[in-house]
Amino acid sequence: MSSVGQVITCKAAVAWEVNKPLVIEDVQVDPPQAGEVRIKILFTALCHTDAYTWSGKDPEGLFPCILGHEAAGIVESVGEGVAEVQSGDHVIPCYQAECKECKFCKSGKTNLCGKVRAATGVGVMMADKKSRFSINGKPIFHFMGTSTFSQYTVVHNVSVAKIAPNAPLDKVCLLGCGVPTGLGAVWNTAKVESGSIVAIFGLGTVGLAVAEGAKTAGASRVIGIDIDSRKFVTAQKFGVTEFVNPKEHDKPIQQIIVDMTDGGVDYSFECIGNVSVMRAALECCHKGWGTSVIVGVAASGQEISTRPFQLVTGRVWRGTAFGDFKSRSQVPWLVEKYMKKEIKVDEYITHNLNLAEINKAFDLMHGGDCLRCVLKM
Ligand SMILES: NC(=O)C1=CN([C@@H]2O[C@H](COP(=O)(O)OP(=O)(O)OC[C@H]3O[C@@H](n4cnc5c(N)ncnc54)[C@H](O)[C@@H]3O)[C@@H](O)[C@H]2O)C=CC1
Ligand SMILES: N[C@@H](CCC(=O)N[C@@H](CSC=O)C(=O)NCC(=O)O)C(=O)O
Ligand SMILES: [Zn+2]
Ligand SMILES: [Zn+2]
Repeated sequence: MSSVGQVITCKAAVAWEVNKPLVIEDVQVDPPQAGEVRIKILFTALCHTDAYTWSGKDPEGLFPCILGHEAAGIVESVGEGVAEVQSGDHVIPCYQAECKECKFCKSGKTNLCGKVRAATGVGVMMADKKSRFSINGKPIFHFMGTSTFSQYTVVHNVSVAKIAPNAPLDKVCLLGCGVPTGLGAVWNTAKVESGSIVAIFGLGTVGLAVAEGAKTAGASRVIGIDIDSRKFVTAQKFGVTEFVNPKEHDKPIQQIIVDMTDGGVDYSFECIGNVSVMRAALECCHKGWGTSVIVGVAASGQEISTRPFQLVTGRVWRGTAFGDFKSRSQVPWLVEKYMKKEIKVDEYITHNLNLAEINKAFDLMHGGDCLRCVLKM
């Protein structure tokens, strides 16, 4: 029997409370309303931002909720007026929407979209400001407009990228967040030129994708900085040419990098979410032109600081969301690049588990040996 127009009951990992283990529950998923798409999620990866919200540090965190935002699946059904995708299409849900109509989308200056952000920030859908998830009548909040830790999810039509049907969903799910963020931070946000010296703080998936982006942009030196020296072995495969562990030095890390580079780097990237490191990343940039890009997400209440003189003397401080990629337009292009072997994806996948093992997957993520763990739904 067709599920179109019906409530679907399926398995989902529910975050009932801050930091309490996720619970696999039978969740009711309502049919999509006008402008909405219901997706059968086949594979989802875990991103550190899921752990960040689960930890209670996200000012937008709401509980109970269904986390997850790096996934791939197949459209099960669409609501009234949805023309962008249809049942059977292979898709990647996009936490950063792209409506192509709002002030942001039309500005040509940003990949941020204003169409549904107010609703996704408070865990509901735009149409009626309600959730499509419930357990025996109790609503469960959405997360980042994606909620991919569920076998079925409902997203806005402006938050879904249609991709090539032959792309392996167990791999390209990673193109929903971490890998594009790192590549785009280099290609779109910083626009690193050939010959540049680059410093990357934090060599997790995002930092390694920055390294890959820097290598393809022709950077002459890519300096990786991490407090875990084991990271260097893997990082070399992604383009890191030199490694520094701040724990092995007495001087501030910015001074070490400035001394190594005749005055500082051309570009630096903070891929941790630590506001002290953000300062170091800015201050290791070359006077006159060095640009530092904040990629990491810092906890609620945290603030960045530096002497204004750092900016007066020409350093530039910037940030990036999803690597400044326009999601619906450019995620399919990234999938094509992966299919042509022009960008890495498989190399970031260190573990594969099932949805039922999601708590183990989070433990692995905190362990240091894991880049991305892909869950089969
Ligand atoms: N702006 C955006 O659009 C996005 C931001 N993010 C954020 O990017 C950050 C990185 O994500 P992942 O790579 O998945 O995280 P990760 O936890 O895998 O990597 C962080 C790395 O930083 C290292 N590290 C920790 N403290 C350090 C310190 N004080 N100095 C040097 N290295 C240190 C760790 O050893 C680890 O290798 C997170 O904050 C995440 O929330 C993730 C995706 C998109
Ligand atoms: N709710 C969080 C927002 C944290 C944040 O900056 N998120 C990134 C994506 S992180 C992905 O893994 C982002 O793109 N932000 C732009 C946006 O529109 O949310 C908080 O308030 O800290
Ligand atoms: Zn993410
Ligand atoms: Zn828009």
